Amino acid sequence: MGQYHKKPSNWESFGDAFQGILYNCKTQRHFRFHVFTAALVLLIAVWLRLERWEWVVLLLTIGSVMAAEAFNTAVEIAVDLAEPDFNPQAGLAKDVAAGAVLITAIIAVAVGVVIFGPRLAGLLGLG
Ligand SMILES: Nc1ncnc2c1ncn2[C@@H]1O[C@H](COP(=O)(O)OP(=O)(O)OP(=O)(O)O)[C@@H](O)[C@H]1O
Repeated sequence: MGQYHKKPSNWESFGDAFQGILYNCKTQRHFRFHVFTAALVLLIAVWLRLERWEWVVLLLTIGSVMAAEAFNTAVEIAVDLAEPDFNPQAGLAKDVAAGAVLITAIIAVAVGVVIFGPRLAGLLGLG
């Protein structure tokens, strides 16, 4: 920890973390997209009365996507701070972080198909 910073209280640390989430919401369109999609999925989950284990999987999946997106933002900020100019290594670091988000998003789609697919097919008379 730098000399410029006094050790924050637990409440201050919580507030700082909340500010980080707010920063993502305000500045990152991908993060806003994930929030919107998560809200939609949760509404559909309530409507379809998911089972307890399905809720657990869904919440873990949503959390992993949002957390990966937040880490991606942190990597972008840190890389821009360390290397404001063009540098293939800086680009690679951002690409790898973005790839992590993509992995969680692909898994989220797969989880959605497994959980919602049979129910929606049943509702549409396809099951
Ligand atoms: N300093 C750099 N040097 C070389 N390439 C870079 C650099 N910064 C970014 N890039 C390349 O440009 C891409 C986009 O970077 P940028 O910082 O604009 O993120 P972004 O696409 O705006 O992300 P998001 O939309 O999630 O905010 C990176 O994935 C990387 O390939």
